[in-house]
Amino acid sequence: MITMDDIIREGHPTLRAVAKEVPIPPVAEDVELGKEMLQFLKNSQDPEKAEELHLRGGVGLAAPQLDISKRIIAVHVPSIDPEKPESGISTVMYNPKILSHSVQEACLGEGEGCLSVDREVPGYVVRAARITVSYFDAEGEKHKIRLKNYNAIVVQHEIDHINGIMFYDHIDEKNPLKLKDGVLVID
Ligand SMILES: Cc1nc(NNC(=O)[C@H](CC2CCCC2)CN(O)CO)c(F)c(N2CCN3CCOC[C@@H]3C2)n1
Ligand code: NI
Repeated sequence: MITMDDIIREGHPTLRAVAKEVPIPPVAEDVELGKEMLQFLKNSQDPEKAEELHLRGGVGLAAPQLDISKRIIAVHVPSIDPEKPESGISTVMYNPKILSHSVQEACLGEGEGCLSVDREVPGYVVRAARITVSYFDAEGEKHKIRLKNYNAIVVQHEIDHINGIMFYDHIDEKNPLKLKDGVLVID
């Protein structure tokens, strides 16, 4: 079972490496890893389990954060609107790839954090508001999905990790809270 002890922290070189593609269909080891990554996220969002296992809350996780330099990410974003259960996303993506993205940009109003970063880094992380992502699932099936707003932000944060990019790389140091016109602020 994955716990915080398995998550490497900033300064560890694996967080800055470009991760390798995995064979498709994913081998048993990579399927198991994906399941454990998704379970970690679910545990981290369960008050009892998070408390018991001392987990920080997470909606996404990338294999490099476990010192595994493979292009595997997991996302577990609960739907904010109970009427629209499909508005959440819960899946493991193998070799995810952003095929296209909107010109329109967006950011989380509260900025971003990272389970591999043990400090607050204030500032807006401006990303594409909508993305089209292709990925393979645990069975090796290819998917092509369009994501927007919160789901799009989370997946971009995770895909950044498999490319060695940290969220604060996107923050304007001179003026972290500067917002260009037209950037959608997501709360
Ligand atoms: C936005 C948010 N970021 C949380 N943490 N950071 C993370 O997930 C990092 C990845 C996210 C940082 C910004 C975009 C992606 C982890 N990362 O570093 C992976 O690369 C949260 F925990 C969280 N939520 C809201 C939903 N809530 C449902 C109930 O349970 C608690 C949960 C808390 N929202
Ligand atoms: Ni992160």
